[in-house]
Amino acid sequence: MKRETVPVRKNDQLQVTIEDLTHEGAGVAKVDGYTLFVPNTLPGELVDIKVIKTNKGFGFARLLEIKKESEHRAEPLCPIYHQCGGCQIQHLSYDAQLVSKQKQVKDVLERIGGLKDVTVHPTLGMEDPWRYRNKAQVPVGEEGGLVIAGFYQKRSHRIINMDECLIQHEENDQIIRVVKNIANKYGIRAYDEEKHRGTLRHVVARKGKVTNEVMVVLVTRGKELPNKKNIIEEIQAQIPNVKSIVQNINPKRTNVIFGDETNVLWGEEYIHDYIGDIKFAISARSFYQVNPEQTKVLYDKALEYANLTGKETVIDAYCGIGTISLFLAQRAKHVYGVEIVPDAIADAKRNAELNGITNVDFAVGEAEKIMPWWYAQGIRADVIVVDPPRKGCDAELLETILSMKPKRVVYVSCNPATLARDLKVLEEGGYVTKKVQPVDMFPHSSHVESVAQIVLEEEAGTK
Ligand SMILES: C[S@@+](CC[C@H](N)C(=O)[O-])C[C@H]1O[C@@H](n2cnc3c(N)ncnc32)[C@H](O)[C@@H]1O
Repeated sequence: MKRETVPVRKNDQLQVTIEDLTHEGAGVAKVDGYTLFVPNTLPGELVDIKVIKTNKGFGFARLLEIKKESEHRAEPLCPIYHQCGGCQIQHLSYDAQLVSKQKQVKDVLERIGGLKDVTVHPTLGMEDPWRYRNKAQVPVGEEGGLVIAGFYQKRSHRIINMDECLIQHEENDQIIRVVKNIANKYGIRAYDEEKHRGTLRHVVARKGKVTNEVMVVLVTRGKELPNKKNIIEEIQAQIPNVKSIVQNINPKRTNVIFGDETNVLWGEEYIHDYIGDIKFAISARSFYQVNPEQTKVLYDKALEYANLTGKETVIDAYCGIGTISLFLAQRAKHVYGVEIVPDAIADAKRNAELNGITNVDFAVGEAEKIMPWWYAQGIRADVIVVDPPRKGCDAELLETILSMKPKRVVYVSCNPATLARDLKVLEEGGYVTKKVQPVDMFPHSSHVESVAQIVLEEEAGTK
């Protein structure tokens, strides 16, 4: 039997050329066919590295010095980029990020899905790829007797104080600073996760970018919040557009941010925002897309790929709060949405009502169980839209699609690898993938979202 040998050892220093970028944003080098992952490097760069860990099939190395720099290397704008870990590819110019995401989707579709000829369009990016996030949630700690808030240092639970995050809306940064100052002024102690003592665990800030409404959530260990009245007055005075101040109580020893109990301290339970013409009510714990501008780009593309005339019955599987369903409902005869989280379906129904949209039905349950049940009830979809979590579609759900035989399937994916795996199943079942459009929902991170149009073989000649 052939023995696999690892050609490098821990602490070896060597010079390599970076050949590729992983989907997590690390450079890839090969030494005698052995793969080394080197963070903070870019394809084409000649670099000196030090090996820090070797496994059987691959290893990790640290960058020592760049000998020849990539023309696409950019100076990260964020001063804490290397400590934070929230962004992975700020050191790559934005144009090159978009090209790299397109290549990543194309490569994975070929490698995992065997889809050699499918058209993968250039990634749709943002004109201004900074300050795009509408929600911040930061842990609170103490340093030198003062309350701090920021992010966990990479691979640790040590909180690094942060004044601003350049992918975050400025106003959310402002809210975090204001709450820190108020906590220090009124002696509110930060939660200490080791001793399970103290009060303030997290601050969550949410902003409706179109409506300009703001929500401040204080996550505390217990019900008690000393100086509540002063805290409310100070937040109102310093954040004039605040519409909602909420306390969430999380008494558990856990990394999960929210507890089960949420109380409005002042103002409304919800703030509102729009994606396109559709209005959404957002509560402290509601899911809502963090980059609504690019969500509109993604869902417009999904709508274009659904190619609706107003006569179609559409199923939106994994529908969440019904964002895509409500988009589709404007152009379809009827939309059925299914989602596993009951609170999300409650939000979906509320949002349908808020917008006066009546041609939608939402069901709570596993899409792979509800869809065969709908099928048995005689419901036939002309178009099926799926937007599954990272693990992709359940096999049973793909089988139901193949039995229902919709004319078109629109697949919205946050993981090109599972997209490729599922497209292969659909292609083997008589469908053709016509086109795939990557959309950059999270600039400077390695995430890539795509939407694919898949049509029945006999429909493949049509739009
Ligand atoms: C990528 S999100 C889709 C978001 C949605 N398009 C929206 O705009 O809110 C995936 C959703 O699938 C849901 N989900 C996960 N497994 C599911 C299953 N087996 N059946 C139905 N929904 C599921 C998750 O709760 C999550 O809301």
